[in-house]
Amino acid sequence: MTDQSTAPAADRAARDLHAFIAALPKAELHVHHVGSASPRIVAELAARHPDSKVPTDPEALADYFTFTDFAHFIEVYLSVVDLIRTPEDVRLLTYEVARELARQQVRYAELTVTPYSSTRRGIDARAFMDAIEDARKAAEADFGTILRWCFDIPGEAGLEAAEETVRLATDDRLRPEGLVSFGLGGPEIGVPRPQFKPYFDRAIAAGLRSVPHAGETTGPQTVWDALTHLRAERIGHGTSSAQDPKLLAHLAEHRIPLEVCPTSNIATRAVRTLDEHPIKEFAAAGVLVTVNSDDPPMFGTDLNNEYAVAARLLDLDERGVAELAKNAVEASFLDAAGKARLAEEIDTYTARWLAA
Ligand SMILES: O=C(O)c1cccc(C(=O)CC[C@H]2O[C@@H](n3cnc4c(=O)[nH]cnc43)[C@H](O)[C@@H]2O)c1
Ligand SMILES: [Zn+2]
Repeated sequence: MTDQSTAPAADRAARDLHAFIAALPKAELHVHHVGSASPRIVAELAARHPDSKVPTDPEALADYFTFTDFAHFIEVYLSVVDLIRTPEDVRLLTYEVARELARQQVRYAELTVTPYSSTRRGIDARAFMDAIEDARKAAEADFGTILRWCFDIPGEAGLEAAEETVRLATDDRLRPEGLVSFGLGGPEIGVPRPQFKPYFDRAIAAGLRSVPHAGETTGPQTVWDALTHLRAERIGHGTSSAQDPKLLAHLAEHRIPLEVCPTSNIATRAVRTLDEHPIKEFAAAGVLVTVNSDDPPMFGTDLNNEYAVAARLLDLDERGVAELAKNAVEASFLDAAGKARLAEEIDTYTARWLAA
């Protein structure tokens, strides 16, 4: 172990920044429900359903979660989806994901849930909604973390999936209280965004906010399509926006945030290395950048690590990291009072840290 007193100042500063990030109150805007299943949760679900091919040993699981490309990632992702077979599985996963978010001082999270994947595997829609809502309320009471839902269409599953997702999101008898937004996930290649316009129109008419993935694995035109056809209010990833200066200017001018997930982009090989990640270009263009974890255990990361990565790439100190955390509050779908409370908590924490 390195002696603290002789460690170079830069190492000490990095350690201090990590400690600052770990206890910083945060909001997470782009994190997937199934993609957040920790090795412990995967092991517990696999023990419930021993016919699954998902390994439970942590070392084998780390290998299993090494992806050759985005298509391979989705294949593995769906094998974990197959572990979630009962409303009790859904409740366990949701509650444990909230516990992990709380451990990282996440006060507010918009969790992307794909109800179609569960209902088509035979889970009753009413029981699914009850399970996530029960876990949401218990998590808020037990951990103090507020969860909200984004229901996303798994785009590759086509218009049948879109129809089912919008039905579940807008039927007054089913729609959960915690639902705030409507998304679109899965592969982008061969899945044009404009075809989903009627479904987003219905979700938006029902009061949901539009947050599709776009520009993760395809070019900037997909982001334009998400803005134009799906009326996106935030963009999931938006990585390829960096290739189009006009698009960057548009995102900056209209304060359309990007949900940036740096490690995810490396793990799925959408970007070659962290040093080549376009987060710097986004910030330089004045785009509202938020930092998120996407599918943290699958990508060997967590939100705290994503903040540390962003701090390094953007050369941020504690104040800069606090501003990044406040970007997520601003870009969130919290109400004005909730935003003010969380921003104030971040400011108070930062002032105390810097005064200590
Ligand atoms: O559930 C099914 O039966 C099914 C059938 C066909 C296709 C699909 C999907 O494509 C599911 C994709 C699933 O992936 C989630 N996800 C997680 N992380 C990401 C990401 O970084 N980029 C895009 N999608 C992601 C997404 O929520 C979808 O549910 C499913
Ligand atoms: Zn995602």
